[in-house]
Amino acid sequence: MIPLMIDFTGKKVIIFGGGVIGARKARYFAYEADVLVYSRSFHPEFQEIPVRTEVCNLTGDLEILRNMIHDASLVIAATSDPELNELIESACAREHIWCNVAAGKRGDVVLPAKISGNRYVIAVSTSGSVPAVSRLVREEIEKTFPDLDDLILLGEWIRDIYRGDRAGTESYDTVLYTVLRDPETRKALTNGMNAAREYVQRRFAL
Ligand SMILES: C[C@@]1(CC(=O)O)C2=NC(=C\c3[nH]c(c(CCC(=O)O)c3CC(=O)O)Cc3[nH]c(c(CC(=O)O)c3CCC(=O)O)/C=C3\N/C(=C\2)[C@@H](CCC(=O)O)[C@]3(C)CC(=O)O)/[C@H]1CCC(=O)O
Ligand SMILES: NC(=O)c1ccc[n+]([C@@H]2O[C@H](COP(=O)([O-])OP(=O)(O)OC[C@H]3O[C@@H](n4cnc5c(N)ncnc54)[C@H](O)[C@@H]3O)[C@@H](O)[C@H]2O)c1
Repeated sequence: MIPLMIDFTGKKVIIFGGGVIGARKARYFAYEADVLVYSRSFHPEFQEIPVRTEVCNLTGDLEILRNMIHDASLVIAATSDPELNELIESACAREHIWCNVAAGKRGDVVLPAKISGNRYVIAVSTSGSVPAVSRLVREEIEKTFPDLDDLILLGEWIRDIYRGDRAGTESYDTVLYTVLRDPETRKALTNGMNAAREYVQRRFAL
């Protein structure tokens, strides 16, 4: 499997199944994509998730399914019926639409454990094998990098200095990589961005 970061703005995601899993998947996409959920019942959590919901009883008719999904960029089969999920997956294959299957034969998309900030997104997957391991790795990354947004901001600041005419004696690459790997930078960041900038300026005479 190959990871991709996709901009879902303006793209349609169709979810079949309104249970706990359907709700988790709906929340994953709700704040970027246009999400529509079909199900005969909906978990109470859906009241707090900004997605469209439509009550329907899916019969497993392939032609009806193909009509329902034709304008979607991604489909998620999250009903409690593995056979129905597999039919949804077949309809997607015929329409050339990416499909994630919550239970049943694996589709061609897996949702990763995700960490994101204003300036980054990190995704972890075991290619569907042991999601609990993905969660463990996510939690470890969160502990190791509580300051990623600030580190990125600091990197942007160093780049801007080198784009202007106020550069120190060391090269841009040397300064950037030394600063990012320096534990003192991270310590200074705990006292705020200004403290970190002062530390970098002092160390590299910028
Ligand atoms: C990452 C995360 C994202 C999300 O969904 O939000 C996610 N599962 C998470 C947690 C989690 N899920 C489960 C447990 C209980 C422990 C366990 O059983 O392992 C835990 C751990 C926990 O909750 O602590 C149960 C489980 N999950 C799947 C199955 C079916 C199977 O394995 O066949 C079963 C067994 C059901 C059963 O038989 O009862 C399947 C999938 N779960 C995936 C994603 C995809 C593969 C991801 C990968 O490649 O690693 C995939 C294939 C579906 C997909 O593509 O969406 C999210 C972590 C969020 C976080 O960061 O905390
Ligand atoms: N992918 C994962 O991360 C993961 C984790 C745990 C479990 N699962 C599996 O995912 C599946 C869904 O789990 P859940 O907890 O959300 O189940 P659930 O029973 O809470 O929800 C299933 C939903 O599908 C709907 N549904 C079922 N058949 C339908 C039909 N014919 N027409 C319309 N709607 C229909 C139900 O109304 C319900 O809203 C289960 O098979 C479960 O084992 C997946």
